[in-house]
Amino acid sequence: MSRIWDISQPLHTAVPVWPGEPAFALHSHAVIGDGCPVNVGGMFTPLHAGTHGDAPLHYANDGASSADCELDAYIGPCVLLDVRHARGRVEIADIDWDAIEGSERVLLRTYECFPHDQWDSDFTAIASDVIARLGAMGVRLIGTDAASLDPEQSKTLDAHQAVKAADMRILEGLVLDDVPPGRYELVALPLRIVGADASPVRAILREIA
Ligand SMILES: Nc1ccccc1C(=O)C[C@H](N)C(=O)O
Ligand SMILES: [Zn+2]
Ligand SMILES: [Zn+2]
Repeated sequence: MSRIWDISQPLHTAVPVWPGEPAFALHSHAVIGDGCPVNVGGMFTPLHAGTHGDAPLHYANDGASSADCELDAYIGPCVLLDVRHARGRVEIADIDWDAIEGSERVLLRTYECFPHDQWDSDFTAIASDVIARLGAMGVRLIGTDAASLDPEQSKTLDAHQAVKAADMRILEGLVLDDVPPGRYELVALPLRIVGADASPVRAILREIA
């Protein structure tokens, strides 16, 4: 059996969310007891909390929603790169371009230690020319352990726009602390939520035999 790394954040009430967004919540609608044979819960989640995939609808009004996204970008071979040396933003010079050659999915590790307990406003963004170059190389999915490809305060979302131009897909909020850089099989499927601009994913990396 090949090893599986779970690279998803646990979803719970304290999962960090974008400033101003409501907290994730799990509700209990029924509990096992007299006359009730089951526990039944429900949940609320901001769509960009935790480990999630942005749908094209997030950055374009005519973009596909999570229900309409084709799934092939979210499953298949990928390469994980360590870019912890990047400062502020991942730039062209921070990337080992030879390591990416031929890979359709690229995940970038920016954190020394993923901030599970508080929102980090100073996460490491990705320069839009990095996205454009990945797109030109045939990369179809970019993933990061940061909360977003663009800086928290960005109003232009340049990296998201470069993703749109190259018709790539995005994973954000991955937990990559325990995974050595290298090549893996990625599985991270968005839920089929009609009209959603993003969706939680259960993201895993599988060791390639
Ligand atoms: N400004 C926000 C306010 C609330 C919720 C999300 C955002 C985002 O910007 C999301 C980010 N672009 C993302 O793709 O994760
Ligand atoms: Zn997002
Ligand atoms: Zn995003």
